[in-house]
Amino acid sequence: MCTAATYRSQDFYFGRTFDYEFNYGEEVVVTPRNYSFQLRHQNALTEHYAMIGIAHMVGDYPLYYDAVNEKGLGMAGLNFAGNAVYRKPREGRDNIAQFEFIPWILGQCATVQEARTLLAHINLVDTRFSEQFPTSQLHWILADRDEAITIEAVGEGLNIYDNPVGVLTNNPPFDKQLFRLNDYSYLSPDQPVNRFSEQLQLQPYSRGMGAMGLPGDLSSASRFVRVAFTKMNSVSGTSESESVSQFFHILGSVAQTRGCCRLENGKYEITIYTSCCNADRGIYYYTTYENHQITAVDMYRENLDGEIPVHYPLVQGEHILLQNAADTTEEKL
Ligand SMILES: C[C@H](CCC(=O)NCCS(=O)(=O)O)[C@H]1CC[C@H]2[C@@H]3[C@H](O)C[C@@H]4C[C@H](O)CC[C@]4(C)[C@H]3C[C@H](O)[C@]12C
Repeated sequence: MCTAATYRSQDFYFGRTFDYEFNYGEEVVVTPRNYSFQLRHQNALTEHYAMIGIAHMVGDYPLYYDAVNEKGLGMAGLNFAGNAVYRKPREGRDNIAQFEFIPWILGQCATVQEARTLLAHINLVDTRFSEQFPTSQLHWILADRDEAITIEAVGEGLNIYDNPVGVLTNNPPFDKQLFRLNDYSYLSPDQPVNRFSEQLQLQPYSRGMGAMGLPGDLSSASRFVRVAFTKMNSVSGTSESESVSQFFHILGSVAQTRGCCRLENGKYEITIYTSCCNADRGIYYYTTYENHQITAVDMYRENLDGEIPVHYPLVQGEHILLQNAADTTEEKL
């Protein structure tokens, strides 16, 4: 399971949790404008917008899971198992393999509105990157500071939904996720008033009772409601540190702890990384399951006119500040 979300304070933020039972050795990758993205069915993308995100590198080719480009447009792929349907290449269309979709859009579009034009011509195809990798069954959230959409390639074609909550999880399809929010319209950050019966003296006996009924389980449908409620009611200061901190709290509401989601193979799904990218400033912040210290990579500290992606392995291991250490140098615990 994974969850993606957008957030706006002074700047625009875009991020996700990456929940899975194993990792592919993903890294933070900055792809500069002149890296030549070789495409299977189209001409290579040679000059494009620079982007930063998390990808699995195969040689110098970044297989992006999520990224933000230099124009502040963000895109993330999340599992859509059993529902994603990709087609065979077709004459007269832009035939884009699933693993090329993020660079295809982020390389060329500055806004969601511009992406809508490209999406009208696209045919997402099932061409595999290599024998080593299965074709991932994904759906995507695409967002800028003004709007978000969800893109789902299904049996009947490409569905593009307006995403007014700026949130995406996994199954079921997005229209059903959104509709289910109707069931929770009574939830509130305020204390409830007694509407049960005038004949009874009912009173809140704890803070937070306005959100009683907010689903707490780890299913993607429940995470959708939970993160939507958390995000839509979120209040933060506008500084960078307040916004980033708040964003990690929003996604923290759906974090997966090892042991709580056991799979048939006996493994556990956990939140491998959580990201928050300041889309306006090109700074990609992340934490990992075992490293709660926020680490950042700033796209603008790289040569964005270069030709080769620059990649940074995720920093792992907790960094604990021993507050009463004998001297000011960091003492490892
Ligand atoms: C498994 C990841 C999605 C995580 C997620 O949504 N988990 C929820 C699981 S579930 O619903 O609860 O079952 C997806 C997101 C991006 C995917 C990767 C990217 O699409 C890039 C390449 C694409 C290649 O085709 C396959 C390898 C791969 C490197 C993909 C592996 C895997 O499918 C990833 C890493």
